[in-house]
Amino acid sequence: MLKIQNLNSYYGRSKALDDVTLNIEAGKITGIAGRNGTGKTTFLKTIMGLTDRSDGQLTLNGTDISAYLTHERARAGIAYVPQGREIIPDFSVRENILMGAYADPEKRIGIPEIVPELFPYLINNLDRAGGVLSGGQQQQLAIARALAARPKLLLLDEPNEGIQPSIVAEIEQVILRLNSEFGLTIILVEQNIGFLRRACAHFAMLEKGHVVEGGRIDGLTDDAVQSHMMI
Ligand SMILES: Nc1ncnc2c1ncn2[C@@H]1O[C@H](COP(=O)(O)OP(=O)(O)OP(=O)(O)O)[C@@H](O)[C@H]1O
Repeated sequence: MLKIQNLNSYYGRSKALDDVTLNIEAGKITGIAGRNGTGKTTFLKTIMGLTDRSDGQLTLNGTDISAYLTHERARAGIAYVPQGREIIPDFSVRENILMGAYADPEKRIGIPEIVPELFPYLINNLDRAGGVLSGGQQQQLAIARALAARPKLLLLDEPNEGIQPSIVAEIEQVILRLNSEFGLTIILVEQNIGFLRRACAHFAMLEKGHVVEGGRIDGLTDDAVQSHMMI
């Protein structure tokens, strides 16, 4: 679905992503792991066209999107749920969701059918301000906003970070359903190795912006986790 070839990304003069080549398979979840500051967020931002400068090739379902601007990548079917969620606090739940809909190439400015099914809380609280929601509810909202663009590929950056343990299982369930029931292809940045192993078909381990291990998830050994994730 997404072919990533020799991708580099820079902040000023420093290189944050170094020659990443990866094939993201359609209908599967690919996990991205690695220590803090190793380039996982930069990887997602570079796919979305949100970093200062990058080079290399991105091919989405046969179309070269390397030169596309962020909104063109969104229209091409890529949606991003950023770390920290970036909800607009003064906008209502409804308005936050509808913001995502502007990236739908068919301009369906509405709440997609999948949202009530996955997030009944949001549907029952459409007029509440986004800023008063709990961390877990805001994470639901960030995912709902991304879904309003009707994406084919969803980029999730540490969706369980800073969320109450009791809600983590719910968010994990949503991610699994998005993939298994709704067929979304997902790139998941995740530090929890247990969930990574349960959810993903493939993985890539980053170190200093470079892929140091990767492949099918059953090839993610305890040794690899020890060498590339433990401090
Ligand atoms: N806006 C920025 N300007 C300059 N350098 C940056 C910027 N954002 C990230 N970096 C640097 O790029 C490198 C990769 O950071 P990135 O946030 O992608 O890592 P990460 O693996 O997602 O980390 P974390 O697990 O802490 O979220 C780090 O050295 C970081 O300091």
